[in-house]
Amino acid sequence: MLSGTGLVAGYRKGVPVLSDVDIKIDRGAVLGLAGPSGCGKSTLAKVLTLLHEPWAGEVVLDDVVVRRFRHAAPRARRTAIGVVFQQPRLSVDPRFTLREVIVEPLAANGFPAEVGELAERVGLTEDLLGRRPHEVSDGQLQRACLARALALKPRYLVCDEMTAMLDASTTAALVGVVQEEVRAAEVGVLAISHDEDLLSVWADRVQRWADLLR
Ligand SMILES: Nc1ncnc2c1ncn2[C@@H]1O[C@H](COP(=O)(O)OP(=O)(O)OP(=O)(O)O)[C@@H](O)[C@H]1O
Repeated sequence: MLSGTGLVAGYRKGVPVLSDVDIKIDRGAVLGLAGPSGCGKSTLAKVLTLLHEPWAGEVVLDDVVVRRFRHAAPRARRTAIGVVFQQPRLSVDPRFTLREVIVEPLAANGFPAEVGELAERVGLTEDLLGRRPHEVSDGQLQRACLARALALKPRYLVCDEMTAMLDASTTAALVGVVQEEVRAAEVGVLAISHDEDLLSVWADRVQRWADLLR
C-alpha cells in the first residue's frame, strides 16, 4: 500500500495547501480522486510520488516510512512510483525523440534500452518513436509519457489529469493500458481527474477531496 497520513504541505511558509490529508492506494486497484480546481490534488500527487516534501505527516510505501524526498529519496523508492502529468509538453525534454523519452529511465537505471514492447503496449509505431515532441500530437506524446512511467515496472502509478488534454479515443486507449497494468502487475493507481464520468468507469472507488480531510 502507498499511503499518506496527516499530510501537511505547501510552497510558501505558513500557507499550507494540504492540511491533514489522509489517502490510501492499494495494489491492484484504481482509486479515483475528484476535487475542485486549486484544492491541492497535484500537490498531493507530488508528495505521494516523493517529488515534494511534506511539512508534516507520513508517506508510507509498502510498510516503510519515507524519510527522504526528491533527489534524496533512494532510487528504489522513487522508481517504485510512476507518474504521468497533465501536460506532456512540460514533462519531456523537447530535444529528445519519443524513443529517447522512454529510454531515459531505463538507461539511468542500467537496464537495456529496449522499448519495443512498451511502445507497442501504448500504441507507438517505429515512425512515431523517431520523432521529437514538436512533430507529434499531445496524445502521441502522452503515450510516450505513459510508456516512460511504466518502463521501470512501478508498483504504483499516479495519473494526474493524464487524459485532460486528450480526445475520447486516446483517453480510452491510455486508460486501457493502465487497466492492463492493474490487472497483470497489480499496480496500484491514483487517478486524479475533473471528469467524474471518466472516474466512474475507470476507478474501483472514487473519493472526493473533502473525503481526504480529517
Ligand atoms: N510550485 C508552486 N509554487 C507555489 N504555489 C503553488 C505551486 N504549485 C501549486 N501552487 C498553489 O497550490 C495550490 C494548489 O495547487 P494544485 O496544483 O495542487 O491544485 P489542483 O487541485 O491540482 O488544481 P487543478 O485541478 O486546477 O490542477 C494553488 O493555490 C496553487 O496556486
